[in-house]
Amino acid sequence: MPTIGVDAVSVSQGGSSPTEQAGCWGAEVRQGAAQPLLLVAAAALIDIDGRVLLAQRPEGRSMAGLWEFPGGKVDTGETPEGALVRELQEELGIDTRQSCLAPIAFASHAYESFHLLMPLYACRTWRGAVQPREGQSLTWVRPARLGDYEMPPADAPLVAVLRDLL
Ligand SMILES: Nc1nc2c([nH]c(=O)n2[C@@H]2O[C@H](COP(=O)(O)OP(=O)(O)OP(=O)(O)O)[C@@H](O)[C@H]2O)c(=O)[nH]1
Repeated sequence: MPTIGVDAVSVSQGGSSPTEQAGCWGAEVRQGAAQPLLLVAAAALIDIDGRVLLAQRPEGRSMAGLWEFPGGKVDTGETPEGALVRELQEELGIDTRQSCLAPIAFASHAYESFHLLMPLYACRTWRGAVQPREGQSLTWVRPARLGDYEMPPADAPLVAVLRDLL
């Protein structure tokens, strides 16, 4: 049986093929030491019409004005799912359960001062009416229109996944 040696592998990885001149290869921008890891759990709340809830980051916070998926930092001693159930109650006044959260994607993004790791869960079942409990603006968006909303850079791959999935 033929074997693939180290030389063969390095030839295929070392050259500058047309596929390496674009796409993921060209997009690699941030090098160097990793920043502290920040774990954030986020939810794509999906209503009966298949629309996704976005929240606008209020004035005075980092990235104010950008639209994001509801959620927040996972505190010490919390699971991502537990943190998300808590955040959805605090931010939107709704109750959901860990068993109603289906993991669909994650963001891994290098910001200037931290590296964000953010699992995204789909959630279609909750109790209560969604309310902006923290002064944020809320909007329900059809997946095809998510691109119309300016979101944090970490969210771009998540939007693509949601468009494909929903
Ligand atoms: N909830 C949420 N956070 C996101 C998204 N995308 C993204 O980059 N983040 C970042 O993840 C962090 C979320 O933490 P948080 O919601 O508890 O942040 P915060 O406003 O309380 O604190 P901060 O003002 O220090 O950032 C923020 O730095 C936020 O910018 C997203 O879609 N949803």
